[in-house]
Amino acid sequence: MNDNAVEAAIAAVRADVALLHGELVRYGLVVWTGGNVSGRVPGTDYFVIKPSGVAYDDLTPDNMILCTLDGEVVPGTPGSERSPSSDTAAHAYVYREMPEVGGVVHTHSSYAVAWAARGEEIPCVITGMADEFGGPIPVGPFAVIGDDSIGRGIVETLRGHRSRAVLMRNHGPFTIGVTAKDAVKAAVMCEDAARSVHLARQAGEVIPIPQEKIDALYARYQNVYGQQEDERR
Ligand SMILES: O=C(CO)[C@@H](O)[C@H](O)COP(=O)(O)O
Repeated sequence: MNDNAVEAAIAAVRADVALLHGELVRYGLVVWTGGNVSGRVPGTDYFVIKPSGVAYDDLTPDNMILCTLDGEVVPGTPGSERSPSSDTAAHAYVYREMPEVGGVVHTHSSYAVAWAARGEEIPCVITGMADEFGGPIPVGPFAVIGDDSIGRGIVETLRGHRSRAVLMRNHGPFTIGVTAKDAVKAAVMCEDAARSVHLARQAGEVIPIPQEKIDALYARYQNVYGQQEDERR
């Protein structure tokens, strides 16, 4: 891509990622400054992520932070005077290891965090999970924040897995998507599933869905549901 095209692509992802942070608030997936969204800049070795610890109300395209796939801030770019998200190394690791991933999201949404605190995967007992995740939502290993440990846990759990969400043990959900919006959708649907299955289990035994039905539901939802122009994985 020529320089103008790269600049335009970066500006588009900055605007998209800044706007998508508002969706985490709208769906009640974060409190205070918890959580983060990033988006890969297509056709480049860059991604955009939020600044660490900045209030959601104050996030704008210009204070998003442009990073290399090594997780380094690109100096002299808008927002580069601030520190990037605490999870930048994790997001960068996912982008390096999973080239099909265009967006990464992390939240502390309550019901998903409760499953993560127990280190228990969410069983696929509702058709909405079969549609969206094609099976259970798995648990990833306990990993401390700050280096690529969390990223390694995300990749080792989700590589080859249908789910776009992973519950990092004792921490919370991380999701991936073909775009940042797709990853935000996975975070919204992960919390919805975590809540519904939690409530069901409180009232009694949940009923597994036969694998062939899960497969059929997943295939229909991924390939038929919605409009033909919708993003497809
Ligand atoms: O999980 C943690 C802290 O334990 C972080 O992911 C926060 O939830 C968001 O941190 P920033 O993106 O604002 O640095």
